[in-house]
Amino acid sequence: MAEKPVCMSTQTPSDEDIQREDNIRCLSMLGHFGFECLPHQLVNRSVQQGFSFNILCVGETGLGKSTLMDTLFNTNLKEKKSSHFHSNVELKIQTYELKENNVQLKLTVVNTVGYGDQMNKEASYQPIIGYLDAQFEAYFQEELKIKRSFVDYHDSRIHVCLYFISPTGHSLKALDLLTLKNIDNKVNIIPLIAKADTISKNDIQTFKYKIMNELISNGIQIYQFPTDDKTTAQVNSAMNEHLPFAVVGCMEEVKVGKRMVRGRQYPWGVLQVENENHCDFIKLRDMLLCTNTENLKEQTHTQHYERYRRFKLQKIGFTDVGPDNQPVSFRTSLSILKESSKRR
Ligand SMILES: Nc1nc2c(ncn2[C@@H]2O[C@H](COP(=O)(O)OP(=O)(O)OP(=O)(O)O)[C@@H](O)[C@H]2O)c(=O)[nH]1
Repeated sequence: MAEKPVCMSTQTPSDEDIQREDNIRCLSMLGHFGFECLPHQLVNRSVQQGFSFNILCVGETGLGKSTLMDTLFNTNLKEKKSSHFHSNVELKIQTYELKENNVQLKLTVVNTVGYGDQMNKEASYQPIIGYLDAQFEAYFQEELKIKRSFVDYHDSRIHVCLYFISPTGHSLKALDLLTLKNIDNKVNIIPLIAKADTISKNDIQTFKYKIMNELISNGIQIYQFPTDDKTTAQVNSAMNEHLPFAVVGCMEEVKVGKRMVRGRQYPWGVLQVENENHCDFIKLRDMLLCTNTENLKEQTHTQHYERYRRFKLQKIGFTDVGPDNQPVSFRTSLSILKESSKRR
């Protein structure tokens, strides 16, 4: 390994030290400590263990949810046609083991079947909330066990909700607003304009603008691509401006010039799915699978699950502070809890 001059410092620098930065002696390392290999250990372990990612697709019947999933993962995930003769929304959960080069991905796709087919709007969004909470609850119960087994635990918490908006060109429907309002504190939402090939380019821009205004005026929080990491800040902040993504799904290949491309053939030409001038499919795929997968998982754990866990523990009666507003230990919290349940 090459010897590099390093600035040796064992303490956190004070202001004075920083001022005297020019005077710090640079020493040449004779050997190497080896900790520069730490990232490789993480990479190797992650590749060996494989990755997992859970996607929830919410959208009215026939908006192209399954086709988009197939297009995203370039595989035929769809198994059999869903029946739509249900009085309630059903959730179809399918888990796939995918492999690209050496990387294994355990992908779970949860699809809403019959969403929007009900007269009663509550019947459309309640099963979605129920599912999201049930996955948090399963993880919470595992956490509470004395003997936990997170190594082989299948974490089914949803990392992202792709919300398919009907390409009306007008505005969001009442059901869209109602559902989004009820799930935005439980899951990361990425809104998509479905079947974007059915609206003109100009109309899409106006529609995107209207949707974003409606989301803001209704106080709905959608997932923002993070801009605090300088390696991805620029691309992520540009992508935030493109939301909601206008997507087109298609597995068929058509001939354009001398190349075969995935696209939809129309009498007036071909809409190419993987052409950024035609739709936002590439943007969605890059943001979801190349740039922000880990951030989506992290947000799920640190924000959405954390909120659920706090609510659950408070409901049971646990507290972090005593009656005098001072921090208390777990043991004290437990005795406060016992005392209050005795009094009841
Ligand atoms: N024009 C156009 N048609 C699409 C697009 N995506 C899918 N379709 C077509 O729309 C129809 C329904 O697509 P699906 O992917 O089955 O829709 P879905 O939302 O999964 O349907 P359900 O699971 O039954 O709710 C099929 O005929 C697709 O070929 C698209 O982006 N544009």
